[in-house]
Amino acid sequence: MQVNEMEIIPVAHREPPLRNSWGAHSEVAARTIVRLTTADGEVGIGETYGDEQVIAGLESARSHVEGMNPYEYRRLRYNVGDDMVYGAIETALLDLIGRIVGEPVYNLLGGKMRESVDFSAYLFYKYADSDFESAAIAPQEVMSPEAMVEEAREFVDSHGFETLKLKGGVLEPDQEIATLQQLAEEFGRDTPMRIDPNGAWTVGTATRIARELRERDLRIEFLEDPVVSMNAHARLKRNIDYPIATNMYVTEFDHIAPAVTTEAVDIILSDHHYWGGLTGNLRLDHTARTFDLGVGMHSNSHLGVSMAAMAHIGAAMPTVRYACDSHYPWMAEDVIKSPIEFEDGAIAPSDEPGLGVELDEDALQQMHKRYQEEDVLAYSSVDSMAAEYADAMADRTDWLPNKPIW
Ligand SMILES: O=C([O-])C(=O)C[C@H](O)[C@@H](O)C(=O)[O-]
Repeated sequence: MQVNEMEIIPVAHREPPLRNSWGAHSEVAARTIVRLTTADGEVGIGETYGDEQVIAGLESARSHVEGMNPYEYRRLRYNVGDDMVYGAIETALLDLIGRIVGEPVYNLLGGKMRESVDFSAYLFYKYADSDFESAAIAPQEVMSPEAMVEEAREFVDSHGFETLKLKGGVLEPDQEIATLQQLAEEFGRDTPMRIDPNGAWTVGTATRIARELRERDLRIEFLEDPVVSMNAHARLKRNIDYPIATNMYVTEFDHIAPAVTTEAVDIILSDHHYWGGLTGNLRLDHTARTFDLGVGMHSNSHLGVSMAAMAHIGAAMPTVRYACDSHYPWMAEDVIKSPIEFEDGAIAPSDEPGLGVELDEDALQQMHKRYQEEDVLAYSSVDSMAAEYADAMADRTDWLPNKPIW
């Protein structure tokens, strides 16, 4: 058994202008689909980021992949140094092996620890979609607490989410506290919530916010990346009693030792795209348990192949204690034949062999063509941010050049 061909297929997908502390997502963004084919015509697929470096990394891994025995992926891990490149190929290899042996990927990872994986409603402030008609959800502008409550209502009613994640670092911190307050009033004070300003607050601001949230008695599960570095999180943790989660400062195994010794974080947000694939995530889960750290799951804009992989690994990791993140509800188009549905805010991994999803060849080719024809950003643009804050930045010398620090 050997892999004969590795196809690297960059695709451009449309997405809404979601806001974060750097700017707004560009309305066309890139992902990469990896398709492996064996001499017998068996196929395995994976999905990853669409950055040029990832594509170049995949290209340079080609000589290790074409001709390899798909079962020997551990050796590949050492031949391909980059975790993100390896992760995409490993996902495709596990899909391939699953199809060959007739087992779902979760069984190749040691079996399910849970029948389905809970996801949170991933709420973004956003600009109005220019493609209002075909938007998947909430096409209108959402730049106030009231508008956010409407967006959250649409999310919860259409997908059944029970946990709310608010992407913060966009409005003034007091406005974001007001948003959490209004969400709690709308959905009940017991609704688990998190806020993630992607490091846009100072330790002082984050301390004040944490105290205020406590006084308001909101059910905040954790603060996610509230401040700007590992050390800043360690300082913040001396002031507050909320757990801190991160997907920004602990993103590889080498970061775990400093995170533990400085006591900077409580929860690592895993991601099979950059923690060395699905098996890398199992290693992360084990390591986190060793240090009594919690595990959740981070997301970035992604399509259905990644959604399927997230459901398999989310079901197989013993330690996942928190509802996982996914941008999938925001995506108005996909490369797979039958888009995956959330049921009561959760996704059960497919019991079909492999990941259990099939590429829609027409959609794939159309999105690939768009990638070739349009000037596609890998993921998000900071332009709108710089313009929006230009005046304020002139007065605030403590702001980063393209990002506010409140
Ligand atoms: O928590 C997260 O999902 C992230 O920090 C990564 C994403 O890139 C998020 O910031 C986004 O999509 O704007």
